[in-house]
Amino acid sequence: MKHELSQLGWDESLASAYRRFDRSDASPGRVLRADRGVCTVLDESGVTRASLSGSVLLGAARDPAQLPCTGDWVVLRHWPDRRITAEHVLPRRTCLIRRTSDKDSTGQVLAANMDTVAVVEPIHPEPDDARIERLLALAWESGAQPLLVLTKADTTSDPEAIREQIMELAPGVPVVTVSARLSLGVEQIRPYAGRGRTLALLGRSGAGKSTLVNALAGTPVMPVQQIRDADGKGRHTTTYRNLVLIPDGGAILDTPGIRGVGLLDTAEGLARAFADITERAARCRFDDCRHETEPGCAVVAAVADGSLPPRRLASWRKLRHEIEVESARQSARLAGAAGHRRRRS
Ligand SMILES: Nc1nc2c(ncn2[C@@H]2O[C@H](COP(=O)(O)OP(=O)(O)OP(=O)(O)O)[C@@H](O)[C@H]2O)c(=O)[nH]1
Ligand SMILES: [Zn+2]
Repeated sequence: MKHELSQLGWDESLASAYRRFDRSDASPGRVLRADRGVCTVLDESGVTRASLSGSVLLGAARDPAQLPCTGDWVVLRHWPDRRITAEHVLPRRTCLIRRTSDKDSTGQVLAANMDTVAVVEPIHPEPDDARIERLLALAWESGAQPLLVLTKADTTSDPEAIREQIMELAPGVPVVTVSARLSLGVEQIRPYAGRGRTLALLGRSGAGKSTLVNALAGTPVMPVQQIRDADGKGRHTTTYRNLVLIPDGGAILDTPGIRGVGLLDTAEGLARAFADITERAARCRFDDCRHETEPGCAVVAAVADGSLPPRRLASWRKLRHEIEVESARQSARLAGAAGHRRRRS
């Protein structure tokens, strides 16, 4: 079976990044699923399983973010004994990183090279404003274009009214309502997973992500694939893939890992997710205004004159606090590591 990688977003710039690794026993492919030490990769000749090369493992030992993850473009090497290894990860354009509270972890890359990150939130039970705001900040932080999808629109009599309220939480982000059950609105999402494009879904368990994937992909999501095993014998499996190909379209990335809520650790995503506050902050008297009790604060003034909902400022403060705590913890960790090295030398 011949696969067209361009359907998955392979383009001139990826081809030029690949060129320096190109050789007769190499091929480019996209990671459909990454497991410990092995990844499932689609290349032009189909789906294969590749183990990680020594240099990939070495790089990952220094920085876990270098491990291949779902959505990565990798360089495969086909060995004479039919082994296949993933030798390099091509530079990522966008990525979602999970910061864990784990002491030594610098963050794990959960998904890469998505064009759009959709925050998926059900209309019923009532959408959780704080979760939407946090996930949108993570979506902005990834570098991809955010989208907000309100699911289960059939469970309420006036989804449009809810959409309008929620739009306030998502400045600059398209907000769509869908009902997979009634097949309403699903077509608005299709272009985001059109040819060459990758859409990632971010949302809590039960938000309706799988239902949406099935609605877009039709069933079966992917035909049973021939897996070329390490021993070279073909074998049929239907392993669950995290990157799902859309017939006549691109791909949807729905990995269990990115479903949960991660920690924010940079101010960049926050600033973009709260563009309504960022814009006003530019007019505060002090550059480093915290929008608390400073004189000449344009943000507090906007709350006072009713043009900014007070809960937006409250959510912004809460998330900023989280980022400050996290970055203080990271600097303490770095300082600790440096001290440790000094003692050893
Ligand atoms: N009424 C209604 N129910 C829906 C709709 N979409 C999904 N559901 C239901 O919501 C429940 C959760 O949907 P899933 O698609 O499994 O949610 P998920 O986000 O994939 O959840 P996890 O797999 O746990 O992450 C299921 O019982 C679905 O049938 C919808 O449009 N309308
Ligand atoms: Zn201010």
